[in-house]
Amino acid sequence: MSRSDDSRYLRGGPVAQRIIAAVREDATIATAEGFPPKLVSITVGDIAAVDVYVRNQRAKAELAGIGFEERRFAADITAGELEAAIHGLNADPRVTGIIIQRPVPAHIPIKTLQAAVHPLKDVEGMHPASIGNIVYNQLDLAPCTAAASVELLKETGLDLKGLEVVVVGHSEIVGKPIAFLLMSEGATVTVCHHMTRSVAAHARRADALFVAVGKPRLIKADMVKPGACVIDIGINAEIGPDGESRIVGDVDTESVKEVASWITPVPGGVGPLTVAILLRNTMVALNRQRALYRATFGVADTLAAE
Ligand SMILES: NC(=O)C1=CN([C@@H]2O[C@H](COP(=O)(O)OP(=O)(O)OC[C@H]3O[C@@H](n4cnc5c(N)ncnc54)[C@H](OP(=O)(O)O)[C@@H]3O)[C@@H](O)[C@H]2O)C=CC1
Ligand SMILES: Nc1nc(=O)c2c([nH]1)NC[C@@H]1CN(c3ccc(C(=O)N[C@@H](CCC(=O)O)C(=O)O)cc3)C=[N+]21
Repeated sequence: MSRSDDSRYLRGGPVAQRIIAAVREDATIATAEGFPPKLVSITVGDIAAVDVYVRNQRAKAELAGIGFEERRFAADITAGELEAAIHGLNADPRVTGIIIQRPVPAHIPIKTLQAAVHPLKDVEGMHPASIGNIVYNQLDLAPCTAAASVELLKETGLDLKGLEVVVVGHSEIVGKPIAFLLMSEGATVTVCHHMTRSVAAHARRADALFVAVGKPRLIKADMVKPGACVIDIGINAEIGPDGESRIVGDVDTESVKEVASWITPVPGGVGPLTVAILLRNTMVALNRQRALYRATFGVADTLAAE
């Protein structure tokens, strides 16, 4: 069966298109009202998975009517210089969203950078004050990949209440937020990581299996429950049989799709939806900034009109 007509593939593209169309409407109105959204991406060094992401951010931001600028820094930049650059973006009213691409070189403390982004411009929800929201079930701006992964599970129509879900990988940007989002939806969540005694034993019990590790073909068919939904979040660059560079996930898709009822392809699964949700988050952040303007200056406007 060819990829395009295999209904087991849970594709991100159609959902992403719907979201981007809605974002475009919001962005057009905001721009007409004098609040043009503008996203700035900060990249430090050269990482293949980041390059793919930034390329797609630029393309989809343009489609959505959101300004986009990439600031690229050399891998030997100091943490202080980066923080200063972020403070500059915080203070610039033309910049309405900031995303720091991960990973950053080992000498840069990523948490310090994420905490330097003003929470109102934090379009990924990675500031400590923002990430706490998902613990409190406030889900309107969540880390993009986690939100994209959960949204694709919902596309299956499965009832998340009481669903047995296993998440493999517990990074703060993907695995942990997925677990919190799913708990908010009523799922029963098990989180595995490199110290888990048998990932396979847990994975085989899952009605829905999320994999975010960064290891090609980590999940094989014998680790998947028949009929399960498998969400493959990995984005790994490798050289294919034709000698060309290609992107593969963390799941051995060819074998797993014979066992699973749904599987997200890589490319074409979680990735495109992640980009769309980043743009949606950019509008959520912009609207919060507008609310602050209204709260601060709105009364004076009324007085001036009297
Ligand atoms: N599609 C998308 O939109 C996105 C894709 N990605 C991709 O997802 C993957 C994961 O990204 P990210 O979470 O940032 O990566 P990290 O490297 O930060 O985290 C990887 C996680 O996998 C765990 N792990 C490592 N080895 C094993 C193992 N053998 N069995 C079980 N768990 C293991 C690690 O556990 P421990 O910490 O205990 O070692 C860690 O929690 C990458 O391929 C990345 O490119 C990332 C973001 C967005
Ligand atoms: N702070 C931060 N947040 C992230 O979410 C983050 C990050 N850093 N660093 C890098 C990884 C990787 N990542 C991707 C997202 C989308 C695609 C994507 O659009 N993929 C498409 C296109 C593939 C292609 O064009 O070849 C697809 O899978 O179909 C890829 C990779 C986000 N990440």
